[in-house]
Amino acid sequence: MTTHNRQPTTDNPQPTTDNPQPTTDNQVLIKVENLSKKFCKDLKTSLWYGVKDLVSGIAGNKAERELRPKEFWAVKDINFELRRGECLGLIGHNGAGKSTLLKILNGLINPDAGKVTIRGKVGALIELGAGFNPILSGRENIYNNGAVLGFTRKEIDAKVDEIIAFAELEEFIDMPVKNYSSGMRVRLGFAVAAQMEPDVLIIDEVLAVGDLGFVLKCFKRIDTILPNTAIVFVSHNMPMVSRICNKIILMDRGVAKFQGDEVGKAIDQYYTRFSNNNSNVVFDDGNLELVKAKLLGAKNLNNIPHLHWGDDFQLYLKFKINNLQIVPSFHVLIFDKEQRPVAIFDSNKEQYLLDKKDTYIEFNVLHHNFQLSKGMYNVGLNIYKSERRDPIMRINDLLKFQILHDIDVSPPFFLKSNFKFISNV
Ligand SMILES: Nc1ncnc2c1ncn2[C@@H]1O[C@H](COP(=O)(O)OP(=O)(O)OP(=O)(O)O)[C@@H](O)[C@H]1O
Repeated sequence: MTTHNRQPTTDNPQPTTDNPQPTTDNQVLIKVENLSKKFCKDLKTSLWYGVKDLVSGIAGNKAERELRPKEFWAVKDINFELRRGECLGLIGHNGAGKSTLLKILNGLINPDAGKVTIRGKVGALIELGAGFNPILSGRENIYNNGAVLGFTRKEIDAKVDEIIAFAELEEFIDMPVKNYSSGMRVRLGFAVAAQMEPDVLIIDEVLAVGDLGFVLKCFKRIDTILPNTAIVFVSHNMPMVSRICNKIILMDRGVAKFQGDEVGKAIDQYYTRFSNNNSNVVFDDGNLELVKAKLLGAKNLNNIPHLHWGDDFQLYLKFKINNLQIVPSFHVLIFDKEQRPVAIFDSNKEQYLLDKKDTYIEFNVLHHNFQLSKGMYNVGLNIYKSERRDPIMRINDLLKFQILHDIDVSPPFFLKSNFKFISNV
């Protein structure tokens, strides 16, 4: 955990001062201009470039903006500004450059080009255990980190009990941090970073290590401090991102592929990257054969059926019967982009006898005025001999479909409802 008021520039990417300045309310607290950082894929070559740069007096290859063999941009031309009350979500696939960008913001690594200006006190929770001295106790580490954040001993004294209580580490606070579990370290790290009320808070994926109770507590705390803080939040947890972020950057191989305040749109693009079109038969006892599955009334775009919000959902299913005497029990499930089930359609409980001559059965699953919010969904199918017993077939990703709507929202349902003004008493 570090704090600094740094202004690394293209010419001299170094922190300029360690004294946090008082900030005004509407001031930009984080300003990032054309920030770039490159790495080398091969350690030997990287060391060789380092020696060459040192000899020529050009630390970090500043004169050469081009990549040398085996180098790549981990972060390329990133620009943004953040004020108090704004929370920027940094999302993207593994290796997209999110943590590298955070580490530059926190002064852990220097950029190769560009400028970062941060005003005020910076609290950061970046790498698990980073900033802690493992041989010191939790309490001693609170004082160390508080001092690094720019607080006086008196100010830390006033906060220390709150921090320990928030981290729920009363029993273990005098134990060396090296004996803490990973969850305990995150608790302590977040408690120090957030309870000291920093102007800027930088949080990496580490929160994922905490148990659900603590994560919920952290988000409650973030809600409390957000009006007075600028937050940068890296996560792969899109529901969390959509809950707390009001600005977003979708990173892809170091560059900002999407940037702005349309958080839902960025999340949609993020999910699109991971969608595949392969249906997956998990179980099949051979009694039935799926012949056709089709969304009726849907328009096909890029091989994906599209429905508009509020359309009827009509799924047509046709099976060939190999060996069944009664119509089985069908369960159609709809999953959202996070693979959370959002709806289930169960077939009727009545059991119809099958005429031996029947070689095919067809079904229509119909739901009027389907109000799923915009985005991609997939359909799964479970078939049992009777009410959820004796499985016959289970298919994941039977088909995908996309709901179209003008408004991006993250909850799965966007319901049409009447807000009626009652009175102003
Ligand atoms: N010290 C380093 N030396 C060389 N390459 C590095 C170094 N640190 C990071 N990289 C590379 O930079 C790229 C971006 O890594 P980074 O950790 O920023 O990704 P990320 O978006 O945070 O990924 P994840 O979601 O997996 O945490 C990756 O290709 C990674 O291998």
